[in-house]
Order: sequence, then structure tokens, then C-alpha cells
Amino acid sequence: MPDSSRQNGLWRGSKPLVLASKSTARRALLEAARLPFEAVGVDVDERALESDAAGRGVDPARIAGVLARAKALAGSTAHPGRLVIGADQTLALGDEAFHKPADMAAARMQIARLAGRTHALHSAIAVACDGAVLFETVESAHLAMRPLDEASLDAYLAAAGPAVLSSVGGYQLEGLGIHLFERVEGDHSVILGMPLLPLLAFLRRRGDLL
Ligand SMILES: Nc1nc2c(ncn2[C@H]2C[C@H](O)[C@@H](COP(=O)(O)OP(=O)(O)OP(=O)(O)O)O2)c(=O)[nH]1
Repeated sequence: MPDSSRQNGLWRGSKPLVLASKSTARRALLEAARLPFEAVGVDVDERALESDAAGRGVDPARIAGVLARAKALAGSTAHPGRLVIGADQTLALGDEAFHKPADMAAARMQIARLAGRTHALHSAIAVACDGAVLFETVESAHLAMRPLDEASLDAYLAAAGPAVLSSVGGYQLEGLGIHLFERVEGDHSVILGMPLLPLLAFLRRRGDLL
């Protein structure tokens, strides 16, 4: 049993969780909760799944659920007998979906679009084992970004740097991103990309967690 579970004292599962994610934010959330896990990559064509779902009129919140489910299932067949967590986050400004900016210019354009408006972050998780989804949920947060003039936008981007490219909204709320907002409604873990509270409740129901 890995050290973290002994230190934790709350974990009762027989094996560490598998997190099918490259997200540093998601790994940090599980580490902070002291849940033993292994992070793995999965081969899922997210863009194809997303454009297919969007083409069928699936809304951004449910798209996050589709992608989280696909990642969890892909991970569960690659890691038999393990509880595999898949997660995904979408950002919606009205009907418009946003993605992680490709470069700093795209980040600037995206944040300029979000400034002075309230956008939604939809974060989904799915837990699968041996090709079956055992739990899934999507939770949302709503963030009111303050109006930003050119100078404020430039100053933020210069200070935050390329880290803005690793987040769907171009910000890390727990870091410099906090300077962009005037009101935030929603669970912190949902904003960072993975609804932790329902995951912990699921693990407790299974007896994997005290
Ligand atoms: N640290 C931090 N990360 C954030 C924040 N808001 C969004 N994110 C991150 C969490 C996710 O890594 C990313 C959302 O993109 P995705 O859901 O596509 O996940 P990503 O491609 O990073 O990893 P994955 O698909 O799980 O392998 O944005 C924030 O406020 N702080």
C-alpha cells in the first residue's frame, strides 16, 4: 500500500485509484485529499467526441459528461480490476463553448471575450471499473469576470505567463486568476476541473473511504 494511504488513514480501498488525466490540477486535488492514485494517459479522441456531441446539439455540461465517461471507460479497460476516474471540463459563455487557448494571443482574445460577463464552468467525473461506469456526475460553477481594459489584460497575461494555456478559461483561480473576478459561485474543486465532494461521497458509500 503506498505511503500516502498509510499517512491518510481515511482510505480503505484495496488498490490505489487510477486517474485517467494529464491535468496537474486534478492530480493536485486528489493529492491534497490524500487519496492514493496513479495518473495514467488514455487514448480518447476528445475533439472528435466533442464535435460529434456538439453537432447533435448536446449542451456543454453534458459534453463534459460524455468526455469524462469516455476517459474513465478507456482507462478501465486498460487497467482491469481498478477504479478509474475520468474527468472533463467545458467552459460556456452563453451558447459559446471555449477551450484551452492554443497560445498567448488566443488566451488574450478569450479573456477579452469573458471580461465583464459571467461564464459557466461545467466539470464532470465518471468512475468506471472493467468497462462499466459505476458513478458519474456533472457540476457547474458560475464566474463573473470584471471588465478589463487593455492595460489590465496585458498586465495579467504578462504576470501569469504560459500557465494560462493549461486552463480552459485562461486562468488559475487559486493563483493570479483571482484578480480577474468580482464574484465566483460554485465549489472550488469544480472550478479546478473535478467535482471532489460527490466523488468522496461515492467512495464512502462503497466503503473505500471512512
Ligand atoms: N489550476 C487550475 N486549473 C484549472 C482551472 N480552471 C480550469 N483548470 C484546468 C483543469 C483542467 O486541467 C483543464 C480543463 O481542461 P480538460 O478538462 O480538457 O482537462 P485536461 O486536458 O487538462 O486534462 P485531461 O483531459 O483530464 O487529461 O483546465 C483553475 O482555476 N485552476
